[in-house]
Amino acid sequence: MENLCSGLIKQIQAHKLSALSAITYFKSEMQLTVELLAWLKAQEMYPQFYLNYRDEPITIASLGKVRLFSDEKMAQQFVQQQDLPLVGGLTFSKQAKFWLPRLLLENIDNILHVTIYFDNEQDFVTEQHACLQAAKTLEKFTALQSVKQVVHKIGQKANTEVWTNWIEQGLAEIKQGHLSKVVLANQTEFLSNQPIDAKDFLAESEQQNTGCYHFLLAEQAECAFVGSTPERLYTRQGQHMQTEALAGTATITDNPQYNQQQTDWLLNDRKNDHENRLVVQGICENLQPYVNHIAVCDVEVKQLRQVQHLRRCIQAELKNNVADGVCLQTIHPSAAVSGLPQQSAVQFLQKTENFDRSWYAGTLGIMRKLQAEFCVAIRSAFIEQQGEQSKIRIFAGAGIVAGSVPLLEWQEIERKASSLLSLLTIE
Ligand SMILES: C=C(O[C@@H]1C=C(C(=O)O)C=C[C@H]1O)C(=O)O
Ligand SMILES: [Mg+2]
Repeated sequence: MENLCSGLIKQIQAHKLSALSAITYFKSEMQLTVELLAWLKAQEMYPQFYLNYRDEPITIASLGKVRLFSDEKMAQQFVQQQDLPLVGGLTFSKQAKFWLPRLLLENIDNILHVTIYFDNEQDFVTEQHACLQAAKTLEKFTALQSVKQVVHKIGQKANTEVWTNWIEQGLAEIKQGHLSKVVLANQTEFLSNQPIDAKDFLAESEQQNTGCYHFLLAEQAECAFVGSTPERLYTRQGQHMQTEALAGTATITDNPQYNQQQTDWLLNDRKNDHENRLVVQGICENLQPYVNHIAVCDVEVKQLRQVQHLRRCIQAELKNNVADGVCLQTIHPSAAVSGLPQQSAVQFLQKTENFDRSWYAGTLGIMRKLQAEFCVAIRSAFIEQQGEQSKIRIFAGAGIVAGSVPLLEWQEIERKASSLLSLLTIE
């Protein structure tokens, strides 16, 4: 690590102002396994971003920002022109936030790649100082600790009565033919007796919630958005894109026999199949104008720690000029987290749910010229520091279709919330 750090410092010090490119970068790599969450835990530079991929041995973490984009089309243009990566995403309500980090760490197959970005269009001395500071962060790690904090519930946006009422309103819209699906969610708040470190919490979740993407976004010290999601928004390699419809839920317990019964039931249940097919339909319809070819794979079951889901993978060949700006706009928010038709579903949620989803059910990921990876930020929570305590707001939602039963949907969101909640002790 020391070599890596001093190597980067030498590169930064040798850098002369360049009029040739807007951004200069300094790169170094080493065969090394590092705990990126332990590194992030030691840092005071923001924003902080972290993504541990679901299907590949890739984890990325970043600190700071050099350039910021609040429009995904501008972000895409920058990525294509500069051939540089941007991290970030879109909130549920499609507010884009993408940035070129000051420092990007990528763990790919146990090789650590470090890149520091220098903005040639900013004050030279300030940039040089910021880059040197960034290099020095590689010297600092703080050991991760297990989360033992006790929490107690302080509130929820919907109790079972309110929830039932929301669902009945949704079912009425479905019956009248205004909607075919709407994904309602709840927010539950907890307070801890001692501060909970978001990185410790996410590290614990990585251990327990396998088969997921693990993400963290902290724009400042006091608040972090974290989660472990089973759902991919899409991945892109050049013009080849893979997305998926993940919807339809059954229970998982520690009884393998019962789990198998649930799997069999899930694969044959008409309501859950309908829930899933509506997501396929929404994604395919929206992508149609932008693809040369699109194919839907057979249904499969994705098993997690508390729940199992129906999944249909979707492969598409994007038209030549189509890139991430369009992909994000057309897929997000999919019918897995909003509903169908998309606009009416989102409007219904805005007037029904009594809270702001913010990053919950938004999308987070990384955009590059030839590659992109975005997850759907569900099974997520905000962790806010309030003196010696932490407030945790956990979100969970369920797709409502004809035939949905309010209390069963309630049990479904409780199970989904427990993927994060079970990491803590509830008093
Ligand atoms: C909305 C959430 O999950 C979504 C809803 C599902 C369902 O209703 O069956 C399944 C997976 C996700 O698409 C959530 O976890 O908050
Ligand atoms: Mg469901």
